[in-house]
Amino acid sequence: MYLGIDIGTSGVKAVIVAESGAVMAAGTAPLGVSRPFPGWSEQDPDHWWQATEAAVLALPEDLRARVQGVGLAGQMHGATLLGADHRPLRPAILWNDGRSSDACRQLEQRIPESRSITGNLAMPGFTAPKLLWVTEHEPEIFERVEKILLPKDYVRLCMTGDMASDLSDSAGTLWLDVAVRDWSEVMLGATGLSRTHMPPLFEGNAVTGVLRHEVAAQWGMARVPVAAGGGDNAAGAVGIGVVNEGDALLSLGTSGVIFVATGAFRPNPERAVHAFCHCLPDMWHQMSVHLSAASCIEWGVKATGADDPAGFFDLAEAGGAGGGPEIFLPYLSGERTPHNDPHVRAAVLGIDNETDRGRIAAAVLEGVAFAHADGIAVLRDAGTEIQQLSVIGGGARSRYWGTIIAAALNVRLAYLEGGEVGPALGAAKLALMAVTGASAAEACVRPPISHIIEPDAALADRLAPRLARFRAAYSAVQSIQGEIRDRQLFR
Ligand SMILES: Nc1ncnc2c1ncn2[C@@H]1O[C@H](COP(=O)(O)OP(=O)(O)O)[C@@H](O)[C@H]1O
Ligand SMILES: O=C(CO)[C@@H](O)[C@H](O)COP(=O)(O)O
Repeated sequence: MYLGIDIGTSGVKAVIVAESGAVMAAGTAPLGVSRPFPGWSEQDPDHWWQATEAAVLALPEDLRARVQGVGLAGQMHGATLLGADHRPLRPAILWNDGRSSDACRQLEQRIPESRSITGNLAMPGFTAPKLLWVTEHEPEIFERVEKILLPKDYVRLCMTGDMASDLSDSAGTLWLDVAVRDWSEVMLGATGLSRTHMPPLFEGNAVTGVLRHEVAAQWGMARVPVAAGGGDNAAGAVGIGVVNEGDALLSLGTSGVIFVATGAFRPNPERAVHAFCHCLPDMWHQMSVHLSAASCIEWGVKATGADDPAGFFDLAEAGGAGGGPEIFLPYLSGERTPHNDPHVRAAVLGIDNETDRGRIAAAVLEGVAFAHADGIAVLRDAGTEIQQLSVIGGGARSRYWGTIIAAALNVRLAYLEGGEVGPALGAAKLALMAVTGASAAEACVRPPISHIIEPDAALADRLAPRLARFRAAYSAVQSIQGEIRDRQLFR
């Protein structure tokens, strides 16, 4: 048995997975996000650890006792700043935090070759620009920074006492030379840092340490090895067998992601396509990243008074996609692909006398689908073929949402067993590979397909003109929301 742990934004997921790849048990513990100023997004690293312990202890004791290895996955990009005592110096600044846009411009001015080294635009949410922000706004903190870790790697430190990271997650810092799969001294130097501030790097299927004695005793486990693991999207890809050139997935977590595995480093930064290492050796990936997917569901639950996400989906289905005049722009935290715009905010346009909760809910599902249609368009424009997406993340629980997304993107969606906890499943498979030496072909077998959604041509016809309005609405809204930049993003 192998334990996979995913430090998601909305909560920690822990799963126990058999050698066959079957999920035997799952435990979760929720996490909150703190937004002390508009545009900011932070979590207390110690809450990750407390939630990890709670999620693991929710798993059956007899299965925990049989665990032979642990793997980690987690939300990417979060800056966890540690002092000399290896304790956090401030709350972690998360992947959907928009405060560092000026720092992004400075970084690209300082290092004109930044895009070719990192394969990516400097975007707020990535780790390096956050450190430039800290240098300018919290110099007393910056002076005390000894190490910088990503979220899952802070949890690793608590679990094992070791500092280590994997290449898929580290690629999202903007400090990595992504083609070479090593830290870039140039990018580190541009933010006043050096290799000594970074943990050593491992491939995702390598062992980085073993469980600390006290942790093993508390969890009722032996002192088993811990694998490097991966950023949540790459680990999710391993979980559902997206490990060969051209395999693709759709992640519907707090963020939404279209992820395509590539056998070579294929950067395409101009329209905010992400190009990172995979968490398997000699593999990379491209992604379109949408900052608000299931977070729009959470907002929609609050805004409509639905009981919970399931109730919100029921409301949306009653409202009917493609029916009313409403258009929802899902930019609650700004957007990455294709706009790289941390300042735009969400909007509901086209409200009329007939607009009710159901029609708002339907527009929300449709708006998130349209954001992904923008993402798949830039991936396809750059020559990436995508006919099928395997779905992972909490949003994989709604088949109704899937019908809208399949039609808006003109793509087949495949739902696989264990997809809802894909990153944790992948983390467990990386642990299995690290412990047994199994190859990706042996360990990353695609789980059984539980459901397929083909694009519905009639719905696609109804959605096409609405997608055109959605795109026009972004341009209009973006042009009148400029003041947000000055008013909100900085203290
Ligand atoms: N029945 C459901 N149908 C669709 N989405 C759901 C359902 N239940 C929960 N969710 C959504 O799943 C999200 C959590 O997904 P998850 O992949 O765990 O996110 P993260 O990894 O960012 O924490 C919640 O924010 C919630 O909106
Ligand atoms: O920023 C990105 C990827 O670049 C996000 O995908 C984060 O990794 C958060 O993931 P979830 O919590 O939504 O799974």
